[in-house]
Amino acid sequence: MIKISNLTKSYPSRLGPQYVFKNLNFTFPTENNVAILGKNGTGKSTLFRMLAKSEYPDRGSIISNKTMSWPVALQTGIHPHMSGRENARFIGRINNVRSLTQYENAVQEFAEIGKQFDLPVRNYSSGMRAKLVFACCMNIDFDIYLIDEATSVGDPGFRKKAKVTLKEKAKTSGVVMVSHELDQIREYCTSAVLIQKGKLKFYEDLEEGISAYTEEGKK
Ligand SMILES: Nc1ncnc2c1ncn2[C@@H]1O[C@H](COP(=O)(O)OP(=O)(O)OP(=O)(O)O)[C@@H](O)[C@H]1O
Repeated sequence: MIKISNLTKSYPSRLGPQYVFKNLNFTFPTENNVAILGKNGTGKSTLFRMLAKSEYPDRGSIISNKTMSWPVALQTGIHPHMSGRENARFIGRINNVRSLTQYENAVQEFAEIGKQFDLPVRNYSSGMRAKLVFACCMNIDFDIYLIDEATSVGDPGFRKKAKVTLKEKAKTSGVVMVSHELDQIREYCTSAVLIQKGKLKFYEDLEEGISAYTEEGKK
């Protein structure tokens, strides 16, 4: 369970603070794989970043007893001057991975970036970097995986592997996903949270959530 209490989030602007959420209270069920739905600009990514603690609310809290991955497409936490191996080791360490050598090897094998695993990440292509981050994330057992554009990682071969891995994870762990691609959402999620005008509504049944979302789009 993820409990959001009295949460207010705004961004400064020339017109004064722009509020995305004001005094939001919501309990996010984590026993379901949940899609976050909403029109452009309703706050899906903002909520996602706050769940991942890569951004904080102005006031209020998000409390959870679950371990959560970082959003896979957000390549935060990767240090460009360190090699893929050093980054993997660092990520493993801060996520309390038991055997760092085993983890490092698993990441190396999964990421498929060859010898460059031992070279600085700053020289990687964007696809290689994305593959490294994805490999680091999938080789840690989180209770919940925060998934954005994850399955569009890398070349077609890697993408296929990413999809299969994520599907496996979705069977045993929770998934919270942000995507406008309804087909992708249907592949991984069973429920939905719809954001409308700063409020969140939970739909146990994914298709009901998608209907409410698409109906809203017609208005
Ligand atoms: N870093 C930022 N600085 C200022 N305003 C921001 C920032 N990030 C988001 N916003 C604003 O917060 C609101 C919510 O943005 P957010 O990106 O969370 O929406 P979204 O639902 O993910 O949109 P989309 O579907 O278009 O990706 C928007 O009005 C946006 O302009």
